[in-house]
Amino acid sequence: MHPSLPQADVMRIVLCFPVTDSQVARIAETVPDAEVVNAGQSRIDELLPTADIFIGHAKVPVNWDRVLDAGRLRWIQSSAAGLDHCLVPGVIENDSIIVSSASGLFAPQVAEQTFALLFGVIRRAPVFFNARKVRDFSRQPTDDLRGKTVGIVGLGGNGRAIADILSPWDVRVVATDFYPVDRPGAVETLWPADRLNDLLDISDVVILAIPLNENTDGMFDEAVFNRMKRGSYLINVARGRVVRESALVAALRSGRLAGAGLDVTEVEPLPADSPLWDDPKVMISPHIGAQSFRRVSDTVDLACINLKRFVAGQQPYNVVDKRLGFPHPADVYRPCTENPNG
Ligand SMILES: NC(=O)c1ccc[n+]([C@@H]2O[C@H](COP(=O)([O-])OP(=O)(O)OC[C@H]3O[C@@H](n4cnc5c(N)ncnc54)[C@H](O)[C@@H]3O)[C@@H](O)[C@H]2O)c1
Ligand SMILES: O=C(O)[C@H](O)CO
Repeated sequence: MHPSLPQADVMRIVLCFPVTDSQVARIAETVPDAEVVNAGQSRIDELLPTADIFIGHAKVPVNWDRVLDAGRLRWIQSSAAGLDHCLVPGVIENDSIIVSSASGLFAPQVAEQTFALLFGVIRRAPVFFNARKVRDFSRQPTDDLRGKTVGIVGLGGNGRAIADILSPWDVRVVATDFYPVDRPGAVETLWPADRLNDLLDISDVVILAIPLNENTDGMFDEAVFNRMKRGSYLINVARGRVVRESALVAALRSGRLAGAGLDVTEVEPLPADSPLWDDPKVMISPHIGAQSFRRVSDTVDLACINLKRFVAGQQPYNVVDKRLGFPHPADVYRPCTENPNG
């Protein structure tokens, strides 16, 4: 038995996201009979095998074999929407472990970041901001968002928030989704995932808001870029590996793409020698789509709501199909329908 393992009848919740002491206390009050340990990144590898419930996102390597051998873990509540950090084969195959995501929890922030990148590349911010350094005041024409067709690939929490924020801008919005149900008013056409080509054929801007999984890894490759409209734009706020970066660089060089806004890259941080850094058609942010001063408290709200459900024998919100890595729309947490303090 692992030396830190407590009495088997005490439920142990191990946290690994940047919570304050008062937020830890709030989680502990939600489940008074449980023991709550804030491992942080420095102790997560050591303490994860002792957890019944893990809440967070380990950014350091975790020995998942040791966690699975300990046989204790029952539930992972990810503090990220993307589950590539914890959906390792052993977790996927283990029927005793459920995994729930933070799907959509950061959607308002991701939508705002999408907008920053979208307007940045369309209005040529990299060129003009660089002009500041070289004291160049020359005026050059820019592109316009107005009148364009925007295709959103993945209409989950983030995709929907992006569609909403786009709606006043005189654009036509189309989308694909794995579950093409419940089309929001801001979206003119919602196709199933296998109709991606229909979206590519008409979109002046393509926005990626899909999870990284075995179906989407490298999905935007040379063939897909060649299918996109000449002079279109790509915005990626999903995961870097959804895009083959060498194909993206080629598409920018050939003029197939007029620009790209990237919050995520194949390797993070983006290596210093990447040609993307110096391309004036590209705007890069360091994976901060979900970052805001509200992120941790919103995550604690979801964790507390889900802990109550779990101890009451109900399924937590956002439980995913572990092979797909995202929840069914019917299982998604909608903050407006739950009182976080209730
Ligand atoms: N840039 C950031 O900081 C940031 C923040 C949050 C999430 N993300 C990434 O964005 C992804 C989406 O986040 P979310 O909160 O909207 O998650 P979500 O689970 O609410 O939505 C994902 C949607 O993608 C759809 N989908 C899956 N495969 C698809 C495919 N092949 N084609 C079309 N649609 C497909 C699903 O049906 C689902 O509706 C996450 O998995 C994560 O990797 C990035
Ligand atoms: O998936 C997410 O929630 C963001 O990318 C932050 O990890």
